[in-house]
Amino acid sequence: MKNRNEKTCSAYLYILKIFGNFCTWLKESHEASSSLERSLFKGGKPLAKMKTEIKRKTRLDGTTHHRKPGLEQNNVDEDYEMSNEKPSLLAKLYRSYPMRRCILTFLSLGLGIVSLLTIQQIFFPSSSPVERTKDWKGSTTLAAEPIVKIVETAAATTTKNRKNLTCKYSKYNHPSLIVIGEMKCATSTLYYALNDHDLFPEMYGSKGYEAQWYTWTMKENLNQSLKRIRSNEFAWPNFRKERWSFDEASPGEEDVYIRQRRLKLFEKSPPYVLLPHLPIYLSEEFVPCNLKVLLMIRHPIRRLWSQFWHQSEVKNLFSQNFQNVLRHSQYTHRFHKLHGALVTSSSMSKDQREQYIMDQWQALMYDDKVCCQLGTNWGYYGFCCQFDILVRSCYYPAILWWDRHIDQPQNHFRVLSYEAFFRDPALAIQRLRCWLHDDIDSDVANDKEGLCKSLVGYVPVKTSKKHMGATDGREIPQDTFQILTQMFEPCETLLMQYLHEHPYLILGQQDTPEQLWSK
Ligand SMILES: Nc1ncnc2c1ncn2[C@@H]1O[C@H](COP(=O)(O)OS(=O)(=O)O)[C@@H](OP(=O)(O)O)[C@H]1O
Repeated sequence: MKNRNEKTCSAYLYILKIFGNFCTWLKESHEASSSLERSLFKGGKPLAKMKTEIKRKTRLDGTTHHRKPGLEQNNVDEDYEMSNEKPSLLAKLYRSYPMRRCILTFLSLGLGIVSLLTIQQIFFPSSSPVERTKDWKGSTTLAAEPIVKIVETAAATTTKNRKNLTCKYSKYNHPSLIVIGEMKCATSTLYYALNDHDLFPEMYGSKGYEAQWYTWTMKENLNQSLKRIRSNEFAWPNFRKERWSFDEASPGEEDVYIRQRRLKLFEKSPPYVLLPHLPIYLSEEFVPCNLKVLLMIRHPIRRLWSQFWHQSEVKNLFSQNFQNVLRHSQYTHRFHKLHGALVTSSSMSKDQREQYIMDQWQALMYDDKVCCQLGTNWGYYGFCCQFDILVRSCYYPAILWWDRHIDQPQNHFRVLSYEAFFRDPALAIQRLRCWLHDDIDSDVANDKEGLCKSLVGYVPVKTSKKHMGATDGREIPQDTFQILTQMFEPCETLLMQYLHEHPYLILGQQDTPEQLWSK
């Protein structure tokens, strides 16, 4: 049995053989036609010899021979017969249809180019935009998708225009905070806390508890979405109209209502963290509009355990048990790619390593072809880690990406752990209030200091919705926990290291990175 490469090689050789035969055939017909041409116009003999013969004939006859047209042709045929050269079919064609000459030349050129390209394919295999190795275990790299190029181009354009920006929208008609994730890290509880006007007098959440405005931009395909994004279809005013409702405001008066009450609009949508283009798209808004981004995280294994139950029982996505799901190639494949990238990068310099990890993460986020059936079935495109319980628990690349793409992240980006939130909810809310209100204008009546003062006795309400407590008290088996801990080690080490280097990221800044997961 020939393998695929052998088959491809024999196909190429066959094409080359055909091309060789064609060249020989062309050469022969050219020679035949040249001799025919000589016969036609010079009687198959040198011109001087022909002239001498004519002169000789004239002398013998004593007359000047005026030939009629066509007579030469007869002589030529005679001469041709004498030279024993028979015109080939091609030569005849050639004589009757000179256009054929051009067609044949073009054909041979075309065939030549095709052959050259195939030779190049054999000896210098192309670097196609998407290259994947079959053996994922050995592979640590994932080549960038063309989609990534689009995002980079978008980034280059926005960065160019980023200087001296002013907020395109009314300050009060512009969301002040987006909670970008992560799934199963108590983001819903945080949403309800933020929307509690006793805790956050100005904050005003989007209707429903997840706006998902940018998630749905991914529905058709990323290219299409980016076009729509660039055409401003997803701009804040449209977003506000679609996802915020104000019962007390009369129709058409919403803007005035928001401005008068100095409302700070916010929303939470956990899939946003998986959209690498989002901070790039929002890049003109972080500083001028004081847009803030909050990411909630949780102990990686407890988070993925919760997501497993969420997807098994709430979404009915898994019919298998936890171990089988972990073994399922759809998840291990991705995770190994990410894990491989983290391990490989350890030998690189800091800058190189960070760039490499961001490239790999970005490619993974847009790689909808490797193992993204679930995502695509659900109508997502180019956003394929939505149901990936493992990859979503490796926070380091995502934090690195967002931190690097948010303007002035010291002011506009924070991370809050689930554990820190529940360890001391009042303290977490106080820190959040203080951070969110650090831009309050001097003429605003709100008491900034008061908002930053300690808040006693706040207890987060646990909502009754099933998906908000999917594990339902079930504990992860100890041996599985240990295996997973080992798997997540490189990611965790890099995360801790990064948080040490960028202490502003931890909300409140008083906690050390090691305290993130302590209950
Ligand atoms: N008040 C309170 N106390 C303790 N635990 C709480 C609380 N509120 C939410 N949770 C837990 O947070 C998990 C749900 O997170 P999310 O709201 O982010 O889920 S979702 O992504 O919106 O589906 C989910 O975790 P699991 O129970 O492990 O599944 C919830 O139980």
